[in-house]
Amino acid sequence: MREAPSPTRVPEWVAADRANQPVVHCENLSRTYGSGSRSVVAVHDVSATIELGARVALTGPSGSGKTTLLHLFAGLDSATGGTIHWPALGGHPLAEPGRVGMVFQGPSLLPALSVAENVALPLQLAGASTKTSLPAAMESLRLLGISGLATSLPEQISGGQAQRVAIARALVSQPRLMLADEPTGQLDHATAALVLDVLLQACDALGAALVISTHDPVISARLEQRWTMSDGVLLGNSGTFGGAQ
Ligand SMILES: Nc1ncnc2c1ncn2[C@@H]1O[C@H](COP(=O)(O)OP(=O)(O)OP(=O)(O)O)[C@@H](O)[C@H]1O
Repeated sequence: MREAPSPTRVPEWVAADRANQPVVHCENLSRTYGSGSRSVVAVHDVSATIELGARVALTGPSGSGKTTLLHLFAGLDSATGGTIHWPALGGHPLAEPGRVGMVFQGPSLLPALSVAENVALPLQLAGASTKTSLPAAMESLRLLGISGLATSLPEQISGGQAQRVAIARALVSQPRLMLADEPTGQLDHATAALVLDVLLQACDALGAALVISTHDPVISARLEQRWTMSDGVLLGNSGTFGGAQ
């Protein structure tokens, strides 16, 4: 029988931090790969603000720039044009490690580490001890309904389970900006709905912004804002995408 996800506890610092602060703000953001005649403009002239509490679905055809934009929002990639900053994160994600949670497209677990160790990793990289990071990892696995996988190695679990572990890892440090690149692409409809429930519930409790890239209309219909990318351009009026708090 499927293990039911448990309700998220609201951390104490959240209540004081619920204002509609911009978590990421960019102006005329661009990312071009390569140079000269072989260059590819993956993101072109994107201006937008995402506030704490926002719920955004990022849609668009394959190759339209969704992954590139998410990586720019995460601070994992550098823009080749325009500006980006993270007002609610001390200016840049690295100023407060762990305040951005990222679920990558495709497998991203370290094969030599157990599921629980993979989930604890972001906390340990930010300086937490095993004594505090492993219980937090277990709590995060419990939220996703997969605490029974804690001691498994990535090679022993299914692709869908691995995706849920990746989501548990992204939630473990209680991010204020949660970015998920097609997090439900490998999941059946029931599991996809459950995973989205957990993401929404966790981001509600954390007061975090959530941006999900998805090709699934059922997923995007459940988010308040829908952005569409086409050839690197964010269609419609760029602007503020905030949470209703
Ligand atoms: N590292 C890279 N080097 C060169 N070109 C790249 C690189 N990463 C992405 N691109 C190109 O940038 C464009 C946007 O790619 P991106 O992965 O952001 O699109 P996407 O909308 O996320 O696609 P998908 O839905 O298939 O994941 C594509 O033309 C892609 O080939």
